[in-house]
Amino acid sequence: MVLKFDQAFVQAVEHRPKTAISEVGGIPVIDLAALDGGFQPPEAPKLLVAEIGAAAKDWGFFQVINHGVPAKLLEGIQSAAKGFFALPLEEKRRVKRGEGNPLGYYETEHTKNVRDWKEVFDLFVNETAENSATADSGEERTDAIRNRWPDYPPEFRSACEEYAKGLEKLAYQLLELLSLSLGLPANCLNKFFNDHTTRIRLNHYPPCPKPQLALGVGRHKDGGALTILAQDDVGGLDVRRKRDGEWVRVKPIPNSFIVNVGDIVQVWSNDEYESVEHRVSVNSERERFSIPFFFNPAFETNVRPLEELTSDENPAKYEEYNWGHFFRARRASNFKKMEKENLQIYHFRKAL
Ligand SMILES: O=C(O)CCC(=O)C(=O)O
Ligand SMILES: [Fe+2]
Repeated sequence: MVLKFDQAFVQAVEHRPKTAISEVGGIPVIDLAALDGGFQPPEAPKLLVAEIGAAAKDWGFFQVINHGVPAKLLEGIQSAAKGFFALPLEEKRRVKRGEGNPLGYYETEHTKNVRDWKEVFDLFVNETAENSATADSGEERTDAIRNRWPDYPPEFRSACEEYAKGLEKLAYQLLELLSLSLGLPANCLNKFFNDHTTRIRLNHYPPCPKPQLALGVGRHKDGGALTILAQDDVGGLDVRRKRDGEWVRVKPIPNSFIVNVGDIVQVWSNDEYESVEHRVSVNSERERFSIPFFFNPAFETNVRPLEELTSDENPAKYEEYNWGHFFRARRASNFKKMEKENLQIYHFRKAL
């Protein structure tokens, strides 16, 4: 067994999951069939745009069905993830994340200083994005950031790369729909993503002997622009419902993706859309797999409320910050236990 339960996994009493978490009254389900695999910007279905806008505003989360990503891409990466995590620990550690290269296998991540009951594998969709940005900035690096590919399962790399291509297409469609829902031209945000720093994570949550004390991932908000998550049929993702602050479980729907807006969209939209807290509950019987695709802008992107969305009546609520620096600071803080809280967007909130 990779994980052995000890004190490091124990959540403070107020953050432990309740035994029964409701799936009722959960996040909206949005049918993307009307897109038919793509759309010409002026013709984007108005109803769909309105639905997405309402979900982003009221929930920060929604589920999409009929999204056009072929089922075989998802099956391919799911089976690659299963095969990889089933390897002996020594094998997985051959592709272990290190201080210099944050990609690869990792089983000791902490969220808010409590260890998560999970093991992960991280890869970059565009491997060169961070390296070239760093080279341009003249910053010193000892180690290049590279995807680490395990030898087994043999199809692991191709399954991840094909999945990445399929998801990239969906990510741009969602980004364009979100722009439209904010009253902006469809491609208004695309320019930030030319050298995008998108990361795919494979999550494995083994059965946990004390699911009432620990979490698979502690409560957190995603720091990037958009997250598109595939989960299996086990369930465990809990979302904080904005309306009343209650935790609600996201019901697994076969062949769907869960989408949430991250901190960057919150800042771009000047709080019109909110990046919402979520966490993962675990259980003692079944292992769970999930695959988030963190769609993130280019390393050098300076993030601030979009000019088109601010005015004298609605002034910018955030100072500008650099995504690359934010991303690095966050990464360093989940690498080990820290005394201090990690970097959050509210640190850039203006006193208005
Ligand atoms: O496994 C999940 O359902 C969610 C994981 C998550 O929130 C994350 O990795 O940021
Ligand atoms: Fe998350």
